Amino acid sequence: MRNLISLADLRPEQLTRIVARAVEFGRGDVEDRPLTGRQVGVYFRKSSTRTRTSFWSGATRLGADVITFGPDELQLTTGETVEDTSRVLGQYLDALVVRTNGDVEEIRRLGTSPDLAVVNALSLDEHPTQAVADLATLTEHFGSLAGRHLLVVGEGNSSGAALALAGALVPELRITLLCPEGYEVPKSTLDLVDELSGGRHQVGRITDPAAVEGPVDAIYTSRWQTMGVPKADPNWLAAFEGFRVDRDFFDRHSGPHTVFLHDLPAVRGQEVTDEILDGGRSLAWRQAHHKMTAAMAVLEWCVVGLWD
Ligand SMILES: NC(=O)OP(=O)(O)O
Repeated sequence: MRNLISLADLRPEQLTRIVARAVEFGRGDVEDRPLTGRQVGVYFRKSSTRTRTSFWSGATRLGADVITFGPDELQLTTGETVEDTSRVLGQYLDALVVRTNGDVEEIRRLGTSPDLAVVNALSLDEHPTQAVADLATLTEHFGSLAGRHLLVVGEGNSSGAALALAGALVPELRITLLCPEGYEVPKSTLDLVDELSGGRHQVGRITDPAAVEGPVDAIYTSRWQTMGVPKADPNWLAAFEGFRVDRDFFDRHSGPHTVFLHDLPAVRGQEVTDEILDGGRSLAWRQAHHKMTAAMAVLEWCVVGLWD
């Protein structure tokens, strides 16, 4: 069993292979059902439309049986330790997909059983399977990530952090993180990008939309109020002025081939306009489909590991 808790744990070729496998699944290539006879648990402590359902659906398509746990359904809520929970669930399940209120380290403690593969389906600091879906969407569209330039605009949230870490493993992809001051991808994540790549990456950080070196190949945004977590500053919206992806923003930074991505859910009219999200350049809905193909690729890699 292998965990996928942070992209920082993967070797570059492992991420590349997982993404390629997600693209294959996107073509409908499921020749056999490699998880037949396997059991997958899906434990979400926070709301989810895409990730929870796509892991359930993807695991089922691969032949697994799935059990879901709501936020209060495990004895963790009554004080059983994370380690004891892992030890017990490892005797019943092959994989546990977890969305938590905590950070990556909490999920790591759940991943201590050698018999249980644990997948991070969103922690406060990283959303690794989202990045797999995002890279699969870009790979499918462009044929390759090499030489492409991805502009990630808005709050430096868990999706942005995962993409930054992906940039450490895929140095041929240029990623510009455009976040308002005070809402950037944490420095600790960017330090990790440097460390993982030995400084050989193309992940850059800017705070001024006028500093974007375009045209870029893809413009990616995300909800500014991630998971409904309130921001400390009641006037936080003022910091995001100029960061909405509307027609003007898109045209300013795009060429004829530029596409739009959004991890969803969207707050229409806030970080993106309807015209862009629903427009002909938007891959957001295909990206949502790749949530499921990414889930399938990740589960296959973690549980049966037919390839490395
Ligand atoms: N993008 C994403 O993680 O969506 P959900 O919160 O609906 O799972």
